[in-house]
Amino acid sequence: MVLPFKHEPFTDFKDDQNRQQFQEALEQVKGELGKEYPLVIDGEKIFTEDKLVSINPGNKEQIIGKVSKATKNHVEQAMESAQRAFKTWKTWSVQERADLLFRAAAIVRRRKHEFSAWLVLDAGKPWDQADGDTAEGIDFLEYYGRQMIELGKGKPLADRPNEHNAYFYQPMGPGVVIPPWNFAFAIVCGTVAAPIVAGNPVLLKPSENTPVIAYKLVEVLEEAGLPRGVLNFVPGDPAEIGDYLVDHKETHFINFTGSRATGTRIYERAAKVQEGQQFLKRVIAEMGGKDTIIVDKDADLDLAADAIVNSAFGFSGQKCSACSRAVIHQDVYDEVLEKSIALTKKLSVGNPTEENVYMGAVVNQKQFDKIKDYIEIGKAEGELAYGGKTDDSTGFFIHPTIFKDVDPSARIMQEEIFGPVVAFAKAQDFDEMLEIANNTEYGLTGAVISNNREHLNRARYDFHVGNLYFNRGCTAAIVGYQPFGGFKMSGTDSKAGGPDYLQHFLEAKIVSETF
Ligand SMILES: NC(=O)c1ccc[n+]([C@@H]2O[C@H](COP(=O)([O-])OP(=O)(O)OC[C@H]3O[C@@H](n4cnc5c(N)ncnc54)[C@H](O)[C@@H]3O)[C@@H](O)[C@H]2O)c1
Ligand SMILES: N[C@@H](CCC=O)C(=O)O
Repeated sequence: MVLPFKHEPFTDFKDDQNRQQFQEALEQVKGELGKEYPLVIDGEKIFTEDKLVSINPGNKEQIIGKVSKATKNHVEQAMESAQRAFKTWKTWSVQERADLLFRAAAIVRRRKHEFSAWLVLDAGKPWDQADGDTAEGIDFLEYYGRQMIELGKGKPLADRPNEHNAYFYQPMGPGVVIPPWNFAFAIVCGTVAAPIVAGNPVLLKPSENTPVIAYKLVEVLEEAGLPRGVLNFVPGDPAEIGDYLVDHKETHFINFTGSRATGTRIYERAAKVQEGQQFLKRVIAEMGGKDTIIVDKDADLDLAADAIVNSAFGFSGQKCSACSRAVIHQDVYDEVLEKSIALTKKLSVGNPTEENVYMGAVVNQKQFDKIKDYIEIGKAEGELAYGGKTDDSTGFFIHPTIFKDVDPSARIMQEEIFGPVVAFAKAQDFDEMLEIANNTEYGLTGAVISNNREHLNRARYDFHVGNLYFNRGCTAAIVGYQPFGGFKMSGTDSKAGGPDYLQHFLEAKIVSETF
C-alpha cells in the first residue's frame, strides 16, 4: 500500500548527531572529488576526451568533477536509444513505474547527507539549503509516483445505453530535459521523474555548472531498476548541442527551467515544425522572477523584515523566487528598512562547507561579475543602505546588499539579478504597492505582509504572480503543498510539484465503444 504523501522532513542541524553525520558526508564526498564522469546512452557509459570541468564556487581551485561532453552525434544516438526504449517502457504499468520512483526516493533518503554534501561543494549551498534541495528531490519522486497512480485510473465519463466511454492517459514519446544549476538536485529530479513516470524516455542535458550531482541521480535511477535507454545523460556545451536537442524532429517535449532568455529561445524554436516531424512539441518553460514583498502599514514589522531578509539572501538570492524588491508603505518604510538592515548585519558569509554559514559563494565568475555590475548600477539608481562588498580572490563571494529609495522603474527594480541584492521602494498606499508589485514583466512569486483582510483579499486576485504568499517570505515552496510556477515572462505556469503537472507529459485519449 502506498502511504499518503508527506513532505520529507528537514534535518535539524542543532542536533549534534546530525551535524556529525553531515560532516562525515562532506569528508566522504571530498574524498571523491576530481573524478571523471561519462555520458550515459542506452545504458552504456561513454567517456569523451572533451570534458566539462565543474569547480567549487567557494574554492575556485577545487575541482568537483570532470564530466564528458556530448556532441550532436551522441545526442542522435541518445534519441535513437530513447525511441527504442519507449516501445517497452510505455508498456510498464503505472504502478511499476511509480514503484521505481519510490525505490529511487528510498535510495536517496538513505544517502541524504551525501547528496546534500555534493550540493554544498558543487553548487555552494549552505548546509540547510542543500538539505532542503535534497529533501525536495525526494518529494518530487514520492509525489509524482503517487500522482501517476492516480492519473492511471483515467477520468470518469458519462455512458449511454449500449455505449461505453473511457478517458485515459498515455505517454507521448521521448523528450528533452534542460534544468538550471540552482536547485541542482531537486529540479533535475523533478523535471526528469515526471516525464519518466508518465512513460516517456528522456535525454537529460544538465547545467554545465552542476553536472556531477545530475549524474548521481542517473546512478540512483539505474540502481532503482530503470531500463537502459529510458534516461540518457548528455551533458555538453549548450551552444553546441542545445538547439540540436530542441530542434530534433523526435523531441516530443522540452522540459526547461532556466532564464527568460534561454526559455524564450527554446519556446520559439520548438514552435517550428521540422521536416519529418509528425506532432507539435510541448514546451514547459519555467523561467526567471523579479519577486516583490509588499509591507502594508498595518503589519507585523518584525515578521516583514525577517521575510524580506531571508527571501532576499537565502542561498545568496540565487532563487527564481528570491525577493529582490521590497515595496513598503511610507508610514512604516524607515522602520522596516532599519529592522532589515539589523537582521542582515547578523548574516554570515563564508565557505559553506563550514557549519552555520548563512551565505556561500555565488555560482561562477560570470554570475559574480553580473551581480557586481548590478551593485554599481544600484549605486546610481538608489542609495546603498547596506553591503555592496564583493571578493573573488578564493571564491565568488558577494555580501548581502540593500538599496533604499529606489524608483520602481529603475533597472535594479526591473531586471533579474539572481544575487543577494534587494531594492527598497516606498509607496503611498496599498493601491500603489500593488501597482509597483505588478509593474515588471515577470510574475513568479510575491508576498504580502499585512493584517488588513480587505487588502489581502484584493492581493489574492490583483497581485499577478503564480505563487502568492501571505504573512511569510516568497521562497521555499514545498512539493504537494505549494505547487510552483509563474505567470507572464516567468513561464508556462506548469505548477511543478502539483496535481496538474504530469498532464504536461501525457496524451489524454478517449475510446468510445458501441455495443
Ligand atoms: N521558474 C522556476 O521554476 C525556476 C527555477 C530555477 C531557476 N529558474 C531560473 O533559472 C535561471 C538560472 O539558471 P541558469 O543560469 O542555469 O539559466 P540558463 O538559462 O542559463 O540555463 C538553463 C539551462 O539551459 C541550458 N541552455 C543554455 N542555453 C541553451 C540553449 N541555447 N539551448 C538549450 N539549452 C540551453 C543551460 O545549459 C542550462 O542547462 C534564473 O533566471 C532563474 O530565475 C527558474
Ligand atoms: N521553488 C523554489 C524556487 C525555485 C527557483 O529557483 C522556491 O519556492 O523557493
